[in-house]
Amino acid sequence: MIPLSRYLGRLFRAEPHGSDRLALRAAPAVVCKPEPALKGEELFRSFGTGDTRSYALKGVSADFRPGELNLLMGPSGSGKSTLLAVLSGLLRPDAGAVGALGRSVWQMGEDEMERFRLRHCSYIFQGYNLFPALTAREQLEIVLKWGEGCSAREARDRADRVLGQLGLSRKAHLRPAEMSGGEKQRVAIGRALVKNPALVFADEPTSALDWENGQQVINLLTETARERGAMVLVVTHDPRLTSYADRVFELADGQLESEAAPAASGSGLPREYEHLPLAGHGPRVRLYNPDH
Ligand SMILES: Nc1ncnc2c1ncn2[C@@H]1O[C@H](COP(=O)(O)OP(=O)(O)OP(=O)(O)O)[C@@H](O)[C@H]1O
Repeated sequence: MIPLSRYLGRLFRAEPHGSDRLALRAAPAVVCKPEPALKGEELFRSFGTGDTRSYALKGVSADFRPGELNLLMGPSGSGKSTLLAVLSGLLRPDAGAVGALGRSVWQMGEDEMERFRLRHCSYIFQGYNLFPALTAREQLEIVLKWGEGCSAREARDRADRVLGQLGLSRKAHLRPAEMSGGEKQRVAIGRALVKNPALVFADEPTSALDWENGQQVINLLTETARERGAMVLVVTHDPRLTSYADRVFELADGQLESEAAPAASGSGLPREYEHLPLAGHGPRVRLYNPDH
């Protein structure tokens, strides 16, 4: 962030006019693109060994900016969940680098990584992953008490505020077994967003929901990006979500659709990938929604 005084100083440069007077002259406007909040560089990941080895990521590079909702789409098995896991610090790549909020994710030690994830990242998965014994309110409170050391009072206030925003105030006392699928997903999202994360990762967050509930979820994720400035990355098969997105990235067979072959882009290919045909095709970002 440039301090305001320096920014204004750049915009209006004082310069001598005549011998003893100063005049303000407007400098040419500078349009600043925000730095990426998340950056993947030449990411490779495979599973298994020998004949059963499958290559899930074959040199993927992409930048994701703060304040934007990004979708990651592509056919089943194209590597979407693997890419999300590698970018979010959950799965170590075979090769390549991930930068997040100016830090090099895969060079952190385990404890440092844990703290980084706790402080800055939130995850939303298909299966909700709620604690069966806790009420909706307690699912959110626990994140604040254990993650941020909030007092019981503050945790309750913040949990109730978020449950209210999710339309769940009257369900705060219910346990997961007593909630519908849509309610459980909204609680899971509330739990992810209550700590104001800078990076939000969601894997198929609407797949188990009808469109009414799905819309609520995508609206919340959109608000999280646009109003709170978070980088939100969502893996989805649902084409209805594209109209909400700032950018849509398409994966096909472990490569982003525009990806130049890593070998062609000049960086060394990991040896175990040398035999693969890694040709890029098409534009990388298939859709950019300029209205947002
Ligand atoms: N834990 C694993 N063990 C072995 N192979 C895996 C594992 N996870 C993913 N793969 C393989 O990696 C490839 C990419 O899988 P991934 O789950 O990332 O794809 P996807 O695009 O998210 O698929 P879907 O849309 O069906 O969820 C697939 O061929 C898959 O079989």
